[in-house]
Amino acid sequence: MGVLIVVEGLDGAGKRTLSAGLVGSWRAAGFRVATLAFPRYGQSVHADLGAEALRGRHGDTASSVDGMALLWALDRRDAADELRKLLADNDIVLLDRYVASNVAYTAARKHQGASGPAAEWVREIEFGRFGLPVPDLQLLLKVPVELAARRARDREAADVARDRDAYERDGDLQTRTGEVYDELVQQKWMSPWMVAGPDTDPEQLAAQISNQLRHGEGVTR
Ligand SMILES: Nc1ncnc2c1ncn2[C@@H]1O[C@H](COP(=O)(O)OP(=O)(O)O)[C@@H](O)[C@H]1O
Ligand SMILES: Cc1cn([C@H]2C[C@H](O)[C@@H](COP(=O)(O)OP(=O)(O)O)O2)c(=O)[nH]c1=O
Repeated sequence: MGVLIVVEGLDGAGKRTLSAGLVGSWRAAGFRVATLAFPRYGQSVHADLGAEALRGRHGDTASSVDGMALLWALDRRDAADELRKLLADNDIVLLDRYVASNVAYTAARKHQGASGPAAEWVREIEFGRFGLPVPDLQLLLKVPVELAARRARDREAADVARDRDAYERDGDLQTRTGEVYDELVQQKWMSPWMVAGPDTDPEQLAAQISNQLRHGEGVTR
């Protein structure tokens, strides 16, 4: 049974870049690694509807905080069997965003914290009702909001497929989302957490995590 590791953070933090670095380092070290990124655009109708809503389509869908959270949650529900199979067949399964993203953005949109009713609702729907696997380790890629926003803007300029959506254009939402993430780390929400900074070397971090896993630290299962 593999370990489930999640990379979390603001839009533009560098999650995709760091995830690719971690996966490359672990594979070079001989681990069997699988990876998934949520939302699963192009594979999940729920994810695609959510992305389209954040770009002004589907009426007032985007204005419903809970409706949006359900779309992202349903994407993960549909991926649950695949996720369990990946865990059975690999040493490490790395996820770029997972349930904590839904907690952080949903609570932040409602001006609540990580212990508020929205956070509890997302936890109950996704881990309780949908039975999604619980992460063994969550990694917060913590970068200043201004740097994440600059990276998201630069990426938009370089890659037409990654234009900024309504959440990414809302700086106050990103600030509040970062605050909820900090609370999730403090609470050790659902698993142990690690915090990585903007200049993290993926190779060093990969070695640190695999050493910890080898020694049974940071693993709840
Ligand atoms: N450590 C880094 N140093 C400099 N630029 C980075 C770094 N990590 C990511 N970037 C750049 O920042 C932008 C956003 O990174 P990305 O990995 O797509 O973020 P996310 O997946 O968190 O939204 C991309 O253009 C990427 O090339
Ligand atoms: C996965 C997920 C993302 N989100 C938010 C984070 C982002 O602002 C937005 C879209 O996800 P994101 O990872 O930013 O996709 P993109 O590749 O388009 O940058 O949805 C949630 O609110 N809940 C979730 O469960």
